[in-house]
Amino acid sequence: MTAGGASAGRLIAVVGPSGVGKDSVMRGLCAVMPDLHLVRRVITRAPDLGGEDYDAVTPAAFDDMAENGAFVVHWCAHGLHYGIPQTVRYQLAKGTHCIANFSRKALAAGADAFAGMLVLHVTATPETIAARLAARGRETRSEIANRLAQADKPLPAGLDVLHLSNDGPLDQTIARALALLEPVRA
Ligand SMILES: Nc1ncnc2c1ncn2[C@@H]1O[C@H](COP(=O)(O)OP(=O)(O)O)[C@@H](O)[C@H]1O
Ligand SMILES: O=P(O)(O)OC[C@H]1O[C@H](OP(=O)(O)OP(=O)(O)O)[C@H](O)[C@@H]1O
Repeated sequence: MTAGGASAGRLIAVVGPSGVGKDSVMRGLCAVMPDLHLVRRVITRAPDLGGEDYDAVTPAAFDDMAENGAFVVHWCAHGLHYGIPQTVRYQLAKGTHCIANFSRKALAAGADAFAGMLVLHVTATPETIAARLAARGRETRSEIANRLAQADKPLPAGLDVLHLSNDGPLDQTIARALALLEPVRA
C-alpha cells in the first residue's frame, strides 16, 4: 500500500488490551495488503517468545538506544520497554503506509511524532480477552492477571480513531478492518 505521488505514508497505530488480537489483526492485514509495512518493535523481552516478530534487546542496550535517539517513541509496560525505531520514518517518507503495535498511553506522543497518525482500536469482551491470553500461553498466571487489570484504558481525545471489534472469527475482523481502512488505501 503505497500512497500516490509525493504524499507521505501514514502510521496506523494499533491499540487495545493485551490479548485482544492486535498482532493477529496486524499480520492478517499485512497478508492481504502486501505493501503495508509492518513495524518491527524493539523490546526488552527474551527472544523468540512468539506473538510478533521483534528485536529483543537487554534493558541496558535499550537505554543506550533511547539515549542515542534510535526510537521515535518508546514506552514501558508489563515491566518491559518497547521502542518504535526511527527506520519507520524512511518508509513513511517514501509514501509507504506503516502499521505498528502501539500503546494507548503513548498515543499522544505518537500523534506528535507522526503527522496524520491513524489509530486502530481493537476491542473484545473481557471474557474473550481472558480466554485468549490463557490460550496464548506466553505469560504466567500473574502476568495475565496484571494484563487483565489494565484492559480498560481511555484513549486521548482528538485522535483519528477507527474502532474494530475482534470478538468473532479473525477472518471476519480482517475483512472489517480492510473496509475501515479503505479511505486510507484509496
Ligand atoms: N478473532 C480471533 N479468534 C480467535 N483467536 C484469536 C483471534 N484473534 C486473536 N486470537 C488469538 O488470541 C491470542 C492473542 O492474540 P494476539 O494477537 O497475540 O493479541 P495482542 O497482540 O493484542 O496481545 C493469540 O493466541 C491469537 O492467536
Ligand atoms: O498502554 P497499553 O495500551 O496498555 O499498552 C501497553 C503495551 O501492551 C502491549 O504490549 P505487548 O505487545 O507486550 O503485550 P501483548 O502482546 O500482550 O498485547 C502494547 O503493545 C503495549 O506495548
